[in-house]
Amino acid sequence: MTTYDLIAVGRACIDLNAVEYNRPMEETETFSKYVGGSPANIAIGASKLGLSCGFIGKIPDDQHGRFISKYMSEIGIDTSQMAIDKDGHKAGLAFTEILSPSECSILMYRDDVADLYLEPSEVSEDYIKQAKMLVVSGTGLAQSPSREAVLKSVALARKNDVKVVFELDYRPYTWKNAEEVSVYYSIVAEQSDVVIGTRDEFNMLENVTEGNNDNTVAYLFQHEPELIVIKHGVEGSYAYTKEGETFRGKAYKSNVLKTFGAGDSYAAAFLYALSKGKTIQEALQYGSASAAIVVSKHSSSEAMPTVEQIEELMEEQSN
Ligand SMILES: Nc1ncnc2c1ncn2[C@@H]1O[C@H](COP(=O)(O)OP(=O)(O)O)[C@@H](O)[C@H]1O
Ligand SMILES: O=C(O)C[C@@H](O)[C@H](O)C(=O)COP(=O)(O)O
Repeated sequence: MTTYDLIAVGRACIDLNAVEYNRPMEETETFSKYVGGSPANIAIGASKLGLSCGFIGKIPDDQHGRFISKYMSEIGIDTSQMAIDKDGHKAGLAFTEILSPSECSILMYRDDVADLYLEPSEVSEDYIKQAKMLVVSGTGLAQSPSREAVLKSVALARKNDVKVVFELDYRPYTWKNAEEVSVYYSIVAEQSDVVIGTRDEFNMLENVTEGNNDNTVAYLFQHEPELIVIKHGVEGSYAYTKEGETFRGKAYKSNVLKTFGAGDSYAAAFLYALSKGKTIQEALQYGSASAAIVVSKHSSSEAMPTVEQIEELMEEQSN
């Protein structure tokens, strides 16, 4: 029996977004707090679109942990499998700097963060088998024991016919070196049904400096993946199927405030559209429209749009 359209595994953290725009972080005095972390953002986005979502992760036993858990459960996400860290590990923090609409950066505090202490024993087969799809974020592979917990969740999903979606979500902060990224990314990508990432993230997966989409899909289609999505920022995105089809998703025009949040909102709406039986072309449009909305707003999680907002934008810019 499936209870969840989507279960995400990985980090649920805190974003502290600069309230003062167009200013370097050195001079920023005020930050707004939101729930963050790519897989949490994806679950929040998908839940706002009406999918039933669960989350597997680990949060601290403190004010930040309780804020994350309360926010996610109020959005409608099942948080029963978010383990509470009992060893004093803290929430990951991401401070953002909005220098201009196209020049944004993120300063991450990720030493000894609770999410990377998720244990394999905290991943339940009974829970995973209730999902239609498991969304795995690459950052969860950066360190043990989270690495083994993620590998276990992928194995359990495959055993129980749950589709595995791998969001590459590469963040340099907690990785030792590029070789290690490529080793673990390849293991999971080769076993996933759907792989989503930016061109740069696929370069990390393949351990190349300048890869190209043809080589990427030729490699991954030798393995499990049926669908590969490669994002190229404002230039749009491509989806490739194992049957040899290629689809292009154009970015929508947006009154851009900041660049971050695009990838997570894109993934949430793309997966929503696929799970509602829309075509791959439509799913690309849902993802792109959702991202165009989020880049025009201040946060990544709180700004996730509704289906109506996405469809309204698609309609407005249909020509
Ligand atoms: N400035 C922008 N304006 C409108 N849409 C954007 C913009 N930047 C990104 N997007 C949309 O978000 C998608 C994902 O963005 P991208 O930057 O490739 O991913 P990530 O945020 O993961 O680095 C793009 O394919 C595009 O549709
Ligand atoms: O993923 C994180 O830990 C930080 C995010 O919460 C932050 O909002 C962000 O960087 C989202 O960016 P995206 O990957 O472009 O969606």
